Amino acid sequence: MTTVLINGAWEVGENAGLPVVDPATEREICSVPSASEDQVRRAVEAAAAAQPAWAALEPWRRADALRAMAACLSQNRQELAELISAEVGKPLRKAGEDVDNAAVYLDYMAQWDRRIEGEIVPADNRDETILLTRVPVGVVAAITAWNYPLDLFIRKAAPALLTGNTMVVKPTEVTPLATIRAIELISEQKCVPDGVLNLVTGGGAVGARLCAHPLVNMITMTGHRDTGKRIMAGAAMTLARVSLELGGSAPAIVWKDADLDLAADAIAFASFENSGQVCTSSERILVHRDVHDDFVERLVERANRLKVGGARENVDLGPLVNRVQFQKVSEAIDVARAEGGTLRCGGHGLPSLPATGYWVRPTVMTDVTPEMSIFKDETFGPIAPVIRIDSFEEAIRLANATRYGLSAFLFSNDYRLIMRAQSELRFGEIYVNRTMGEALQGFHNGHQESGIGGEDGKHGVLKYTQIRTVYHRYG
Ligand SMILES: NC(=O)c1ccc[n+]([C@@H]2O[C@H](COP(=O)([O-])OP(=O)(O)OC[C@H]3O[C@@H](n4cnc5c(N)ncnc54)[C@H](O)[C@@H]3O)[C@@H](O)[C@H]2O)c1
Repeated sequence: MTTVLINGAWEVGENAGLPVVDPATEREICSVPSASEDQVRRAVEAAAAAQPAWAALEPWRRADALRAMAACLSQNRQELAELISAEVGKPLRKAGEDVDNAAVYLDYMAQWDRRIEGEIVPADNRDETILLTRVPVGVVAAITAWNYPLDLFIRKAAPALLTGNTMVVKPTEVTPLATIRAIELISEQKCVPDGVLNLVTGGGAVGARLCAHPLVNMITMTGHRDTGKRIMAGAAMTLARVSLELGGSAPAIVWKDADLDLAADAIAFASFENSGQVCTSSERILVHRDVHDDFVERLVERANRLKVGGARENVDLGPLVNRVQFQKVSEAIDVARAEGGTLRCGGHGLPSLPATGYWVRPTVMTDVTPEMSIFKDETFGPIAPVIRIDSFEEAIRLANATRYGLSAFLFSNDYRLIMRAQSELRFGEIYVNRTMGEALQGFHNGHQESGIGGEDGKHGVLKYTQIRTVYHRYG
């Protein structure tokens, strides 16, 4: 199996393979060989060699390359969706949406070709202009997580390539197949010149080797907070810039005047979609005492309505991605119950769930307190822990009682409280009276320990550029 792409040529990874497992059946789909140290080195060198010519192309030509990549994904939608569905365990319908989103993302980023602007600033000397222009960063290492594998790869590749950078991608070892196949299709169709987009496969050790290469100018990574910290510590040695999209533990405040049906719909989606394996998932539901019981009833009703099952069935949710994740989420539920939480619906190991596979039903837990582990840690599973609150001050205080800072939700119609929350919640993304889901033109960025940098929109493009100042004396 060739899974390493260096300068347009496919190679077999020289090190031992890592298994990719179907989480619905626990069966191994295949084993993906890891790139050796030498292969990682050559991939970075290929990206560095290809970068000047790629950057010298007119921006509209690079935009055309992105559009060709989009077409490539769309034309192979079914095949890519099946791979995503098999490796992540998500329903085929949703995996198809992931492919569509990736293609739309490429099209959106292609539109930035004529929009990246420089500046002219007044000079101190006569007959001189000062130009601030934007140039590429150089070689970008892209490291992805497993929950939306294709989208996370494209979210990095589209703006990086558009702005004249070249790239070495190291997809997650848990769900690498759709990314490998997408890059294979892109290279077969010659969407970009050789060396512009390179691929190395493997686990964290391969990622670490890639990040440490001195020719890597920027590392863009999506993953766990602890991995982000390790990458950042390593980057101190090469001074590569970093963009880290890390975890979250989003609070969702349901105030007493909220539209409870709207809040229950929104939170059911934000807590359970992709089996809770979304960085913006609502993981701490802070509900005003007056509406607590009413809200919980509505949330439980929605949780019970969700169908869990295999990719080809007409279901809403699949299994969790792997055994590690399954054990972590199952333990979070068990510990929360032992600490005094009340299981209102869902759970793991239920008779209604298949005996093999990593199944957890959408779970609502009440009587949760800020002292419990489920309040403190990112669970990344289909669990909605509900905490009773008495005042808006308490809601804000508990919402902010985390080192994460990715997303937060508020359900209320009180204008003053909404404005207060917008200024007092310490998160990069705040959803008011709606569920999660970012716009292409927004900026998905984690505050505090949820990351550095961010993706999408103008700011997500510009981070792949650096400013060059030209003092031009013409007198
Ligand atoms: N903020 C976001 O946009 C966003 C989106 C999706 C997922 N996430 C977060 O990702 C996490 C789940 O993903 P995961 O389990 O794949 O994360 P992870 O940190 O375990 O792995 C992410 C990637 O980092 C690589 N890696 C591991 N150690 C490395 C090292 N020392 N150097 C370089 N690379 C290394 C892995 O091989 C993988 O490709 C959750 O915390 C989730 O919240 C964040």
